[in-house]
Amino acid sequence: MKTLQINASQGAYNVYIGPDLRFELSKYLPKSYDKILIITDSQVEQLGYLKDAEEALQMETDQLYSYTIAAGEKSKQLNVFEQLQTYAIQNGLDRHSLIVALGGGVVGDLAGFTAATFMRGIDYIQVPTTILAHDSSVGGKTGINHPLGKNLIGSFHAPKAVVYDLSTIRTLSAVERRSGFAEVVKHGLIADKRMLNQLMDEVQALENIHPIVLEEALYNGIKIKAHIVEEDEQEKGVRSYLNFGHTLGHAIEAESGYGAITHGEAVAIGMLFALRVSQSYLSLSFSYQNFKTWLEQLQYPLDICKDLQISPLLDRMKLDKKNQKGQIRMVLLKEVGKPLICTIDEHRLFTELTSFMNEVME
Ligand SMILES: NC(=O)c1ccc[n+]([C@@H]2O[C@H](COP(=O)([O-])OP(=O)(O)OC[C@H]3O[C@@H](n4cnc5c(N)ncnc54)[C@H](O)[C@@H]3O)[C@@H](O)[C@H]2O)c1
Ligand SMILES: O=C(O)C(=O)C[C@@H](O)[C@H](O)[C@H](O)COP(=O)(O)O
Ligand SMILES: [Zn+2]
Repeated sequence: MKTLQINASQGAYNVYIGPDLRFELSKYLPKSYDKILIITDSQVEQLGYLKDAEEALQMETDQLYSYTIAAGEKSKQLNVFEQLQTYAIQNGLDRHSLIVALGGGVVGDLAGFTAATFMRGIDYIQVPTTILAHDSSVGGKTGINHPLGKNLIGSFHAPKAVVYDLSTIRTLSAVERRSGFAEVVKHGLIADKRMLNQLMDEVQALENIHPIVLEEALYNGIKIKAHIVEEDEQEKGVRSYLNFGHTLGHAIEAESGYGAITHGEAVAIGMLFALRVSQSYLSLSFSYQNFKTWLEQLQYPLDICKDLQISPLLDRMKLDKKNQKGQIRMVLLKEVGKPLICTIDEHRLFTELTSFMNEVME
């Protein structure tokens, strides 16, 4: 097992990474709790991970509760958030209770936001079960979607621990492996050229990616994220680099209807677009074409672009949280590993997006 410590303003917490950690969850709690609420989703429950977590936590408390939301992005919304608050109130959770977020990024963001707001904030731990959640479980961004835009309601609330059981990712579907892998690639693009090159050389199909290559990439990705969020917890500066590919990615997710395309797949398209804009704004020399060919080989659904209109996408991009004074700001790359945040003129963005969409559909 590997352990990383992350310094956050609400206190340092550990990220534990290794096989079968869900069976010994109680070992990783920072202290004891009278009441524990596990929040998970229907798919994770069906796979037996909820039962495993319950068995592991039973010795901690005789007041162990669980709540299962419907699997998928659509659950990351206000009325499910309200149901969770109601369940917590009805079962007498208090400021000394713990919430356990058992699942992918949807459960992590929603359960984290429930913990952040219940009685103005209680403890929670992240128990990620997807590749994507190597990203979402770290750094304390919690929240839910609004019909008008992704994650527009939320808060920063650091977990008390992250317990990443790598054995759980073996049951992920191909589409979810692809989604999560996009955030791994993002970490390489923004911070580690060697990691990116290694992934582009060694990963030709996501079904048979070598477990050692994947686990090393997940560990590196978490280290990159940890380093950035320690420096800038509340996204006043460098944390926005973690948003590479998300300006268009989030617009695609909202515009196509939450859940129609996975977060990571939308981010992959967003990263491709950001690379293209980086070429024209910052003369990035990294090959857009090689990256596009690689994404196609890994079966990222670039063709979803044919169902989307430019103007509504641009309107969504205008609601991005990175924007300032009504101007769209995107994370671009000067080189691989050298991101910057740039204000992009709206008319030029329209032109770039139009030619990108046309070219991607060819
Ligand atoms: N807070 C952050 O910093 C941050 C970072 C990145 C992404 N996110 C958010 O994370 C969400 C995406 O996360 P996600 O991709 O994990 O989605 P998800 O939580 O919806 O999980 C994807 C699917 O995989 C299933 N699943 C979970 N674990 C499984 C397992 N071990 N085996 C088989 N199936 C499993 C789930 O039931 C779901 O159907 C988005 O809402 C995104 O905005 C947040
Ligand atoms: O942790 C961050 O900061 C990120 O930007 C990581 C992203 O991968 C993640 O999707 C995050 O939820 C996006 O945040 P948002 O503030 O753009 O909603
Ligand atoms: Zn993301």
